[in-house]
Amino acid sequence: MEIIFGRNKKEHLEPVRARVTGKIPAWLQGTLLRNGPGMHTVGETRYNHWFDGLALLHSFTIRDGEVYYRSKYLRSDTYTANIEANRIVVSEFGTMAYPDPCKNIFSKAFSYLSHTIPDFTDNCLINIMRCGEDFYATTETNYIRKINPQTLETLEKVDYRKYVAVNLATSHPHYDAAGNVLNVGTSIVDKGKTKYVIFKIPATVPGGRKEGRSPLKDAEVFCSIAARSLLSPSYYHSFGVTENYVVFLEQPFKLDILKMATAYIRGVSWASCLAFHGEDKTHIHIIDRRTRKPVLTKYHTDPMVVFHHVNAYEEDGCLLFDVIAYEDGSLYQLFYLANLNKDFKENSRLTSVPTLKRFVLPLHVDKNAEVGSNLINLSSTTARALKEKDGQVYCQPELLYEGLELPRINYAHNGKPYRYVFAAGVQWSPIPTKIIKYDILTKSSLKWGEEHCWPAEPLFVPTPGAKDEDDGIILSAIVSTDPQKSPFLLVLDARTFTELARASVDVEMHLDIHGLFIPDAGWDLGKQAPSREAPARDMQTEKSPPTSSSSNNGETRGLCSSGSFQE
Ligand SMILES: CC1=C(/C=C/C(C)=C/C=C/C(C)=C/C=O)C(C)(C)CCC1
Ligand SMILES: [Fe+2]
Repeated sequence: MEIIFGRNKKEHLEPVRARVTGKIPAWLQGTLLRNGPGMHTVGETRYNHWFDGLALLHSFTIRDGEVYYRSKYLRSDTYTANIEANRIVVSEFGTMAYPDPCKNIFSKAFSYLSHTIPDFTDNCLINIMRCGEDFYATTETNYIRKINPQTLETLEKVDYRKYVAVNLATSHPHYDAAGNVLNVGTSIVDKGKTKYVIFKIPATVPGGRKEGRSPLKDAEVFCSIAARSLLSPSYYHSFGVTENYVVFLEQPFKLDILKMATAYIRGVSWASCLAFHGEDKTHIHIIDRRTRKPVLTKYHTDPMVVFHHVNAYEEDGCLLFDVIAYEDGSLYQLFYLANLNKDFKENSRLTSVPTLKRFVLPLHVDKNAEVGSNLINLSSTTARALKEKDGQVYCQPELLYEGLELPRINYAHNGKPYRYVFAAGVQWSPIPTKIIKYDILTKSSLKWGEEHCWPAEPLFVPTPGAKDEDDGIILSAIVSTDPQKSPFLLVLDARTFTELARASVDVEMHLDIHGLFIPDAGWDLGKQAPSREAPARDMQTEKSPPTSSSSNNGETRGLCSSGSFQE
């Protein structure tokens, strides 16, 4: 796995034409834009964890049956500071960085103190978010970076905290039909409270958006939920929506805020401040989108860890939601580069298999229902919800499918009844070896896989005017561990899972995490990024000059005076 996880990947700023075999449907015109870690060492220093790697954006532009590939490192402040210093100077999820080797005991103490109020990284490596006409690279901190989806150029750094009081936010927002964004973030010990904040970013504003005005300026808090504990809020990676409700899981996988505040001084990473509490329940919060208030019924289930919600919808007075669930929080442990690069087969064995589970919640609990009775009466599922003594509801999920992650759906069905889950198939390791189509109705599945091939998250693109949910294609970027085989963009018929085409690119491609498809806007492929950005360089040996937006004087972030982390 050294090829995939060990080496830093080069940028390809000029479009590289791919070798297409098979036939890409004529209607498929647009750009698949994806994000993921591409650089794992800077100078002599190396990151510990795969989620630490510097964000490398890449895109596949599909035009008239041809595919053009490009890639570019996100010029985050983090990237620039690291490249300038020729070593890692900004802390990431699994790596705590020490920017200025402290000269004496006083400056040492000062440096430690300033880190008790951490300012997180803007290395936005997880996903791409669309806000109206704007695109942002995202991670889970308070920073997002605007990008040019065509040239992959990095634009403004946006601090969520300027607009909504959140220190963390998911990289999996939801979109309504008008393109408005709904997301969840955590506000940590702000005015004596820790809350989960659901916020909305409108795609458009009355009178139109003024040039250069951030859509975030019009962000509003939709609802907030008090965390059960001030100093140990839940960690979460996504959430669910139906037409009328938001589903938020307060799971026993928690961030320890005191540990975070002392992490720098103790020389440990943010990752070490995350822990699974198997003795706790998972609390299921349901927010009514019409009243913007949590529903009064208290729902809970057994301890579990969920990273990805698949979909949710309402049926016959019930709320159904599907998630990929784990029995514990061990998943992130498997992504330490030491595990991935050495004895991969032994070190990255899943101890808890990611399982597609369906939960069904009664939206109205009959006061007269007997304690212990099952409140779910849907013929389509075996999921149960049991009434408890105190009026609470204990939910027992239906187990649908074992061994899948990175789920995607036909997004036209988001929040609505749906039938198909497209996902990456994982067997013994968290790195996918297959692409799966799971049919919830027939409980059957279709698979695509090839020797030495490691697929990325499969993305569904509907055929224009499609009526059937699976009328469309699946796109996935495939990397290979066979040096003879180039990476390729795979195009599958989403109905039959037969290969329609593959577009091989002679580059060393990184394994990415998430992304989106932008239907064609008729971009000029030859257009280059404005020259204020640094040209492509060999990342190992050369330094790039800073971008205009990155004047942090070699000082690091990790030290900010904003008070929302303070107690
Ligand atoms: C830097 C940082 C964080 C980063 C988390 C990351 C980078 C998570 C990535 C998750 C992925 C890629 C999941 C895929 O399913 C935290 C813990 C939120 C909080 C502290 C600062
Ligand atoms: Fe994710």
